[in-house]
Amino acid sequence: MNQSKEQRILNFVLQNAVRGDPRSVMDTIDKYCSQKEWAMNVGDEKGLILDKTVEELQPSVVLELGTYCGYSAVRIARLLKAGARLLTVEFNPEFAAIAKQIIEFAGVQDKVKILEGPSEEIIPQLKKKYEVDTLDFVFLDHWKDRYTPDTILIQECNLLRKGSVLLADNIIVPGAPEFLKYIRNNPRFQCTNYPSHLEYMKVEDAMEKAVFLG
Ligand SMILES: O=C(c1ccccc1)c1ccc(O)c(O)c1[N+](=O)[O-]
Ligand SMILES: [Mg+2]
Repeated sequence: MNQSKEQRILNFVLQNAVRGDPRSVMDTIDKYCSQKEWAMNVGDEKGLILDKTVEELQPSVVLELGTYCGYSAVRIARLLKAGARLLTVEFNPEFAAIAKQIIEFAGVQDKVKILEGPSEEIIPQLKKKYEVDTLDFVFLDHWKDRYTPDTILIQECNLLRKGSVLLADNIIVPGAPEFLKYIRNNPRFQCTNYPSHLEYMKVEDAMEKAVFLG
């Protein structure tokens, strides 16, 4: 049966990256997706914005919405301090299976837990089932029409604390206009825009950071 693009990405990592080396895994995925087949990883340029956000925040508990192949999970997990953890939510079981293998190959599996299912079902389970008190950092990179309802749901579940940071990918392409309107008009968030480019393309994109003010 024909392989999926995500399976081809995994194979390229297994054959070309260095096991246990997150940087090597990231660079190998970026090389494949810039030279062979485009894929919706956050990529190297926007990845630097993600890195800086994680490094500044030094979060203990991170939620990622939209695991895909695990590129950003590897990117985030490699920067987490001892004892910190990343919970990453993926709706698509094929993507989740690929991500599991890439995260394990990179050697960051002890910091990462993949939660398979719809974000709207998983978010209300975080406190009781996954022993989350509050989230220090949330990376939104899943279906763009879920950004707003899931941000509202996260607040309804009392998962944010004063200083919690949201970072949303793809503000311009594919775009999240409803989310941008919601978050920029919400007095409980302090927003900052980070212009960048769509991964592996000369197309303008941006990320939006929103700090919860309590
Ligand atoms: O929605 C798409 C998309 C739409 C159409 C075709 C391919 C991808 C997309 C594009 C770039 C992203 O960085 C990203 O996170 C996504 N996504 O699905 O979450
Ligand atoms: Mg994205």
